[in-house]
Amino acid sequence: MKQSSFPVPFLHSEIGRLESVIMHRPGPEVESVTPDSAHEQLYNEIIPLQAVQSEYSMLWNFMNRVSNVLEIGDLLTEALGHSEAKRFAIKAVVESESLDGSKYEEVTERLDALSPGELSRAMIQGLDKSASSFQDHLDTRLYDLSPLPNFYFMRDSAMAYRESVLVGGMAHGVRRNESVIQEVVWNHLSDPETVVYSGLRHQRAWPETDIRLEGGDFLVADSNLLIIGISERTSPQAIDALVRSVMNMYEEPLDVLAVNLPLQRATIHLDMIFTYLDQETALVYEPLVTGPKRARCTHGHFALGKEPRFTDYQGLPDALEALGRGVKTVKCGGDDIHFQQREQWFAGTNVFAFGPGKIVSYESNIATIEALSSEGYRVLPVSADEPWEKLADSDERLVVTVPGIELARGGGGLRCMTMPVRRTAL
Ligand SMILES: NC(=[NH2+])NCCC[C@H](N)C(=O)O
Repeated sequence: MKQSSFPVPFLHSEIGRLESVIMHRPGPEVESVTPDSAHEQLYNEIIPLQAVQSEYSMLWNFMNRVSNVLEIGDLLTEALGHSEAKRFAIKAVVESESLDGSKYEEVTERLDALSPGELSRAMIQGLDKSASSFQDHLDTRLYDLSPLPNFYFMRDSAMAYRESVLVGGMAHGVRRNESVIQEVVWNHLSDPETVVYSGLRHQRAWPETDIRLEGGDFLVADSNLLIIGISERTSPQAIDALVRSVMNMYEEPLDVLAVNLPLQRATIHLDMIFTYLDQETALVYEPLVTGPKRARCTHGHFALGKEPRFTDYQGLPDALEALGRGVKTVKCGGDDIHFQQREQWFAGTNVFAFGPGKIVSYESNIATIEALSSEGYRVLPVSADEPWEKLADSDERLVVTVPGIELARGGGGLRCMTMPVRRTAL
């Protein structure tokens, strides 16, 4: 059922003026991470909740000034008010836990007894283990339903594209239920045809096939040009399936540039080495984008009723050039390789554009901010008392800097934390 307050996706670029964005305030789920589990839970380090929340609220308040921000937990609560959504959600999340027979029943019943708001919280923050038997009591698991500490990286589990949404197929089990939540929200709050592709559904239908797709690898250069990372998180099979769905839906030619990322922690997603600042300029991690060891890129051209055509390029900039979409690059970390490496690790490339030439960046990536400033960007700390609404609509190039030492320890940056749903056409 369509709700009037729920935004209809409209996204034809990475940089159009932001109208609506979905985000998630980090909550107690962050505290489920321990030194021993951090690696498996995809964190670089454990993070203190209060510190991360105070950093995050600076970002949230700013985003709220320049756009309409929606909290996914609230959307989930609203969706779970539909009994069909509740049934699907409980079944899907409990299935991800691999519980044995009686435990499965028990957890299902516990979740079923919750109100939509409580269930929404349990799906994000986890549900403590009940200890009603010897087996439970002695089990070292802490939760009957695992929390989602990576959910504040809202980018990865769903992607808006044109008038549609693509639900991610998460590469790691610890993030699987994030895409369950997206599926519940989009299927119950938006028009039924909005979800054009669901990685989650593919994964459930073909558990043996390697179908992984995360939003950090998905860039919308324009309506008919996608740039997608093939990475630790996204597989070629998923890209093929996505292309088929998009072609079916829009019946227009489509160009896809697939960038082959090295399978390493620092470059889990494409947006850790390449993000758009405006239509002609990109912020890049030089060694992997323009340097001698640049990531290879394959251009796939798809047209209805024709065989696809594939062309290989040495790197993404060459492929963009060949398409008449060449970009000028600004270097994350400036000219010094040492700072390039340090700031790339600190998600320096991972900035978020809230309009053309208007970005949000972590304040600690000083060399990157300097590089932007020499490109004519005015640097403004988020704490400044500025008329943000007006500035967002001005022609000025801006970099708004936010504190993020703790946020970054979760393994991502500003682009990772935002899921834009509507941007104005360029
Ligand atoms: N779009 C991104 N780069 N997201 C970063 C996600 C970080 C998260 N801890 C993970 O490893 O999955």
